[in-house]
Amino acid sequence: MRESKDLRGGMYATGSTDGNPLNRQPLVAISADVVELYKYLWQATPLQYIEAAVAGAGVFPLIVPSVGDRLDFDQLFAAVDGLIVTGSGSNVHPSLYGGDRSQANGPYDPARDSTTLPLILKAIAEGLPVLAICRGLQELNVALGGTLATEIQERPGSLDHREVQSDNRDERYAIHQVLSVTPDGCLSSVVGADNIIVNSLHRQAIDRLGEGLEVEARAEDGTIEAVSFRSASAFALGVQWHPEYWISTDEISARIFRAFGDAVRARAAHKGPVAYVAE
Ligand SMILES: N[C@@H](CCC(=O)NCCCC(=O)O)C(=O)O
Repeated sequence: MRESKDLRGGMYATGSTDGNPLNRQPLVAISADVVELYKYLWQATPLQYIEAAVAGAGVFPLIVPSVGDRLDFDQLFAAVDGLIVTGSGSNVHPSLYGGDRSQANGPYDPARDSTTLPLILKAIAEGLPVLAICRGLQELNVALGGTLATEIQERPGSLDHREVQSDNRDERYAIHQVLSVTPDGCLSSVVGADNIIVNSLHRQAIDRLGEGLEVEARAEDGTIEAVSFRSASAFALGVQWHPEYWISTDEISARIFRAFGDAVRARAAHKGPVAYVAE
């Protein structure tokens, strides 16, 4: 394992190659948002997910632009061995699950929805390891026919799952929420604990569970905080919190990304060695 320094200053033991060309960092597709920066639109993925993929999972993230069915997904899936669907400040469009389309439930990113939902379904169908985070878990659920509840903090008896209002990102991503982990499930086998403590930055959550999904963790108010597609032929885990943020200091976060990376490497190895052309 090589030591490497990320762009945020953390030191990591990378899961990357041992120099053997047949053990290169497997390629993993990662979602992108359409966002405005410097007064024009970008396809962008937050740095924290890229860093966690490289240093925590030991994979090579390839940002997939949110351009919907103009992408040849077969071409992509011939090249990658996993999929990461990231969090985002935008919400899945309610029209995709029969929800309230008001602007109050925004902001929206329809270009991302039109890309991630088919991408998730194809990844599961093809047995690609999937790690879906926050909005990604919500997209996983909607892609499988589930629904979302909005402004969950307003529900009677609900905790407030939103982040604290602060300019300090470490404070926004503070680890404080206790979850109970479903015994003998995918998450339980990864984290090796009945209870975990995580961060929380969301105002929506799973309402009706999508087809084939199983609950892997719940918050103290019953909110679904993790799901898996257990019949998937590979690792297919969605988490409502953000393990990518504290990957260099939080063991639970590190275990999730390491398990995902191991599943990706297992698929890559099963596909056979990468064609290596000597210089
Ligand atoms: N918008 C959805 C999903 C929440 C989510 O992915 N949050 C990421 C926040 C990123 C940041 O602000 O740093 C919801 O609110 O449920």
